[in-house]
Amino acid sequence: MIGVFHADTPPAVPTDTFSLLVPIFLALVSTAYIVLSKMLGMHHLNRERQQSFPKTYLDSLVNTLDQQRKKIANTLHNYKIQADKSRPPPPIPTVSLRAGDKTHDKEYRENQDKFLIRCRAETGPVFKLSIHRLQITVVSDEFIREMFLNKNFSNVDALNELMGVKTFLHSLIKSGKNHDARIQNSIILEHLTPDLPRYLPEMVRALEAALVEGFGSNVKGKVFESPVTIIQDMVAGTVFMGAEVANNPKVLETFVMSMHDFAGVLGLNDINIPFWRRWLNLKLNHFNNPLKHRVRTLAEAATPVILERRRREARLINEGADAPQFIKERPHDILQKMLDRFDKYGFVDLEDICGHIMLLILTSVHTTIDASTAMVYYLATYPETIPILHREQIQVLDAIQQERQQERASRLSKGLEISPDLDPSHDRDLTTKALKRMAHLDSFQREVLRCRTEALTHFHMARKETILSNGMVISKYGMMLANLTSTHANNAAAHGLNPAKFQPWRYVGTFKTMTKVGVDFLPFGMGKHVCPGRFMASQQTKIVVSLMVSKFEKIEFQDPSQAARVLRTQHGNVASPALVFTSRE
Ligand code: HEM
Repeated sequence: MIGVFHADTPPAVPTDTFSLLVPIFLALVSTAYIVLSKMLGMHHLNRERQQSFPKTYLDSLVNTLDQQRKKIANTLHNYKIQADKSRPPPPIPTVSLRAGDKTHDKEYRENQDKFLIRCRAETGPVFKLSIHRLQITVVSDEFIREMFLNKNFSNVDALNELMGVKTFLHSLIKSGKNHDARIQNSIILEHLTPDLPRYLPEMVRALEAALVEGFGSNVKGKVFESPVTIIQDMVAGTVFMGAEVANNPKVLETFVMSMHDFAGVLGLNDINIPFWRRWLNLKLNHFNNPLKHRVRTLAEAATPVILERRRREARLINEGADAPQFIKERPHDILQKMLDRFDKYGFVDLEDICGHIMLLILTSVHTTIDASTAMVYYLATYPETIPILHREQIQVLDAIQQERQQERASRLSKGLEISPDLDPSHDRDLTTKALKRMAHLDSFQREVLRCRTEALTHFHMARKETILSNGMVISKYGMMLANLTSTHANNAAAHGLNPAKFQPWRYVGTFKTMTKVGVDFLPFGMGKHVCPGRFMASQQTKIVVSLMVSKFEKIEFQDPSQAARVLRTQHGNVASPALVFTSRE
């Protein structure tokens, strides 16, 4: 039966194919009618409008067709939902508990992949687990894409529900509290990523200085009890606040300690803290947020630097500097870019800007330190990778040096000047161009992230009751997790032979780079909220690994039995076992 539906009466559910086809047919007829009437109407157009026919009318026809196409798609979708509603939804199966276990935590922690392969085989791609003190729906394979792409499932809402993160973080800023304002994303995408090649020399300088200071320049079998503490000094960012501010020891300490404070408040270091307790921690700390104090330190350190920058600008204007010189002389760090766009982003004051920088630090510094440290542990576990990565680096730098020499010779032969960017002292610099050519390095990094990312990750919460494409229903506030074993470790179609094994060069010669996300590679998430900082993360971790393999001939575990603990992330696992370093001759 087809009816004219009243706004508040539910449409009757078509029960046969014919009734399903009728609305589609009607939509097609109405499209044809609109298209035809537009074409016929053309005969009455005046001369001027006839001349503009091609663009205006084609645009309008395309729009009309597009609207009708959407109507058809919606009609189909609504009928499908209505039709499906007449049948009870298939229940989401719960995975059986291992004999003697009360929850799935222990079995998961013992061997993440083995456990999830068992779950998938027992129940199919969507199943329920009793884990992390919650009843959680786990989605595998292509259902992971649905979880990321359906806007009813929200990662931020899940983290907020579990830990109250939003309220806590919002107490650090005064503007842009609406998550949809996406100020961090905009800053990263518009001002950070495009300028990465420009930031690179400063990053390399800072990372190298921290490495030499932390590890020493000529070490032979020297033990470092907690290498992560040195790596964290290497990674902390000059990019955000510029060298003048970031070199202030108080600021450096703020960068590193902020993450420590945050982890402390969240209770990330203790796996046994239940989520409701973390939530309470954050709610209580919202009023007395220790990070507020850190934000104030950043603002205090930035104030004299900003005043000096203003004075320098005034001097340049007085001296009659032209626009290109003025732009060239200005600092390019994120702090300056935020100051320049104060009104665009609706910032309130310097403390507010520093609050936003603190949010960038929280999302970027810890993740990058964590990934860089993991890469150093993989070098130690697979020592055969070190000479290969080192050889690649030398070959790439040799080739670039040769190209620059040829370029200089060519310019000289034409009687042209040699520009400063061809200065021979920079021939062997680690530049963006050089890093891009290191295909083995990129493959190594992608493989480390694939193999080490926790198998159950990316919490999402249903904002309202939502039906998956297999008809299963995720109820409102239902919690979900992605089963990455199904797409990372147990997915030969995407990763080739032996996907469960660490094979560092598996992506050499493919288009799958470290920053290329997809359902088969999810360390950075995917969809609307995919990590916008992954390009910077890739650049920073590449510098760290490049410096490591060029400075050290050997990186070894002091106690090799510790390796397994650090090769796979596990919620609450903050192990940083000792490493032994030996410099190159
Ligand atoms: C290896 C290092 C990093 C890893 C593994 C990582 C991972 C992630 C993940 C899993 C998400 C959530 C994605 C989703 O919900 O779909 C995310 C979001 C985000 N990341 Fe990263 N990240 C890293 C580095 C960085 C860096 C360096 C920055 C900043 C420069 C950054 C800024 C952000 C921001 C702002 C978001 C929120 C995006 C949104 O909600 O729209 N991340 N990151």
